[in-house]
Amino acid sequence: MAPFAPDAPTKTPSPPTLYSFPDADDLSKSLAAFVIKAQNEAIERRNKFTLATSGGSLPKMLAKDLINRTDGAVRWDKWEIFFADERLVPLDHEDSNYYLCDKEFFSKVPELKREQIHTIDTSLLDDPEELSDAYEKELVGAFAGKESVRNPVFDLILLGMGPDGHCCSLFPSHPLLEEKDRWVAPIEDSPKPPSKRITITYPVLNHAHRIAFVMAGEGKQESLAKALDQPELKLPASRVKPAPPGDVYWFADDAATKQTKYPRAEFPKL
Ligand SMILES: O=C1O[C@H](COP(=O)(O)O)[C@@H](O)[C@H](O)[C@H]1O
Repeated sequence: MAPFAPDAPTKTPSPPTLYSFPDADDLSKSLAAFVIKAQNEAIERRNKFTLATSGGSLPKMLAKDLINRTDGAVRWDKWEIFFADERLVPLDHEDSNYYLCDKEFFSKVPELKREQIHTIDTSLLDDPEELSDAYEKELVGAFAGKESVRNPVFDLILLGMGPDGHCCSLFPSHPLLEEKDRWVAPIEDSPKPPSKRITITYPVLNHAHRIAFVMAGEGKQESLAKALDQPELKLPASRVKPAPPGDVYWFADDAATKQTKYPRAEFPKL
């Protein structure tokens, strides 16, 4: 597989795959197996694993099983971690996605070194444009090889979804939904506080190898049903359609999938 996907997707994206698990514990177990599979394939391809993660309810579900794997299946030294979105606050602020991920996940994995985790440059908090450009350069640094980089191809991007259908910090009806060039963009009018954030954009999302939405609980029922059953609403989450061979998966518990009529797939034995 070529390291970088072409600019304009030529094939139709595959429909999303929905996995529904009896509870959040089962979900976390399967998610860990899925992440390890993505990791192994990435290491095979390029000897590293590039992951972008979100904040919100996701880090806890992601960490639950992964951090307890003692069988050597998780090759922590190969991980390179970015944020799908970040709030423009200091890294020790409780609104920071890094802070949350560190509390729930990174701090519990001593093998993970700080330099493997790409955080925002907090010296630029007063200048969202510049901070966003600096974060984009972090991505360029990680993805640029000998070839020119048209779009970064993450091995895996993990996303949550808010009740309004937002993912990353891409909110319904926001002009950033139309961003075609920047990989990372600032947003200063986020409807969900804090208002100032940065987010990766669709050019990045839609070139990833794999995207997994992760969510649990009744609170996600309505938005999940809208995102999967009514793509015509074009919610930010429904617009995530990576170019082939990229794929989108939804990991949810039965409480979250109660309303959707979208067909469930059986989670494979990994
Ligand atoms: O503001 C944000 O919200 C979304 C969804 O959060 P959740 O708590 O409903 O899971 C999250 O994915 C994103 O990273 C965060 O900045």
